[in-house]
Amino acid sequence: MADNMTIPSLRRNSFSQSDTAILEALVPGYSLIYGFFSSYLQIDITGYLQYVVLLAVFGASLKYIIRYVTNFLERYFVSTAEIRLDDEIFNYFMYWMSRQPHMKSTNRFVAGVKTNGYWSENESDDEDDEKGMDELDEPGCGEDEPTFDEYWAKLIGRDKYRTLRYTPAEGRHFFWYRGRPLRLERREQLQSTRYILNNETLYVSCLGRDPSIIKDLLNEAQQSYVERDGNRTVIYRGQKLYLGRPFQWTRCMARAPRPLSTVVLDHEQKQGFVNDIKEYLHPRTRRWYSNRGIPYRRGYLLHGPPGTGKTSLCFAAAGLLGLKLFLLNLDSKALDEDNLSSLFSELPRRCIVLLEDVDTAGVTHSRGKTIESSKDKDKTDDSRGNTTEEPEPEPEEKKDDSKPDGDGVTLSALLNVIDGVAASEGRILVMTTNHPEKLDAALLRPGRVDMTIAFGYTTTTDIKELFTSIYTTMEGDLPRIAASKHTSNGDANPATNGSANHVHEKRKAELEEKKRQEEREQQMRMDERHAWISELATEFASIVPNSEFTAAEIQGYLLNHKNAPDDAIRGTELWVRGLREKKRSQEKHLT
Ligand SMILES: Nc1ncnc2c1ncn2[C@@H]1O[C@H](COP(=O)(O)OP(=O)(O)OP(=O)(O)O)[C@@H](O)[C@H]1O
Repeated sequence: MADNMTIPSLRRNSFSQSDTAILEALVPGYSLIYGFFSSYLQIDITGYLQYVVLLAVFGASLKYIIRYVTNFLERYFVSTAEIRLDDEIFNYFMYWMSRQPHMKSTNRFVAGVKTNGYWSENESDDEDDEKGMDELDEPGCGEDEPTFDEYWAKLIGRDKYRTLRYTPAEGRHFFWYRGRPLRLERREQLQSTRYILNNETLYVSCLGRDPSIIKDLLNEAQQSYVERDGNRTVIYRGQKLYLGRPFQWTRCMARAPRPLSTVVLDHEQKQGFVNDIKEYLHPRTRRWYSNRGIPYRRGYLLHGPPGTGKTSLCFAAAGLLGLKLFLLNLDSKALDEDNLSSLFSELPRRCIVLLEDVDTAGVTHSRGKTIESSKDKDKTDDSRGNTTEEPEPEPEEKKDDSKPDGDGVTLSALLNVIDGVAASEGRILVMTTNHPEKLDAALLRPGRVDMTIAFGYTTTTDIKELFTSIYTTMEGDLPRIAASKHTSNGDANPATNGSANHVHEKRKAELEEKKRQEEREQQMRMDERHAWISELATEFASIVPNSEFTAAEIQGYLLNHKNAPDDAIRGTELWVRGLREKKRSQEKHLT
């Protein structure tokens, strides 16, 4: 009997031991748990083992099941837009988001004085702050008007407190847009290098397979961002923001357009340049090019001494035609052929690309003819009214494709992006240089440079024009408060009964008459001033020597007498002597 009793218990024991050993290997600490339950609670947990295992398997797979179901739902029942940091739409969206009322109540947000990160590194939301300047009364001489010191104290006080902007923090956020719930996820991308900062992606999602609500939102965001620019000229610069990143077009600012009339240049040259661009942009021209299989590109070379208006003309043309301006300095050692071609491939269809001072980059020829004699150079500098449809061709064999010392852009790389097989079409390329004679003939050949404009020292006519454009009263120069103040005072006390209403109407009519009178007087003063400035301009132009100074030099002098043109005339002779002296000593220093 004892034997009968011992054998099964031994069997069970030996079974339990091997069972426990296996379970111990699978679940560390199993024997302890088993011991605890059997000794203290008299429970043999091996009977429940299958349930425990099932529960564990279910727990482990639950994560995957949830992920699978979520992925399935996201895939078939949710629409998502991905917005990457290196695209301008990132800024559109963030700008829009920061102005939404729900951003005031969110509890997880990024606070900053600007909403734009990567794309507008140099541009803050100051434009909005600038708008607020209109609310400050300008300093003036009237009794009600603040003095400059009072105005300045207010302005500086206000500038200390920049408007804080809030954008959603990393993670998920839910918000309503046009009655629909949307989800925004801001996700930071993990990077292996610490130099790549601030790399993130946004995901905007909506329920349903139709993403039109997201597209509407993004369109609205773009519209509000673009409207902020108004008619200003938006300038982008090709640069490398972080180590390890390729060159990118970075929006750096939006500036008020420069009127073409403020660029002093021979009228025909100026108009010829603008008309040529207009003709090129005409849809008929595009068709004409494509019908004949000619690559649709146009290039301009603006050359002349520093400070003669090359950049200004380009900027004015961009403003006039509402084109974006893309600036690139070829002199950067970090810029190589790949970067250059990827920059050109990212250009929008209609824009102006400005390559400034092309002669300073490694694209000048190092073989063939040496630099022309100084006689030739002088001829180039002085050649005004020398707009040509095609530059003088030089022999092609002068072309030198060799890489310059060190890194940087080679001539062949530049030629490839300008009109290689893969070169972008539709853009306007403007190159500026102080030394056209240093440029390789291959760079100047028609197709790459289709029009050349020579800028030179100011002629007597230019000097007169420059003087007039600086001192002529323009619309924005006039004090803007006088009339509006009177009107707003009149409106401030609306009448409450019939007779008071009549008095109010009478007062309003008087104020309007007064305003018209003021405007007439202002116009008369302006006409008188125009005539006076015109006389002074003739006098100034008779003192300043013809074709000796640049427009920048003359502008620099006149700006010192911004509010006193007669003072400028009195000091002109002395200034001319001083500048001549300075130039002579600089020349001596160079030789
Ligand atoms: N022809 C001009 N008409 C009006 N302003 C001019 C002219 N030339 C120069 N200026 C003034 O001089 C300054 C410099 O002009 P700008 O940058 O256009 O010269 P640039 O020829 O491009 O010089 P650089 O060769 O050094 O780049 C600007 O403030 C501009 O207003």
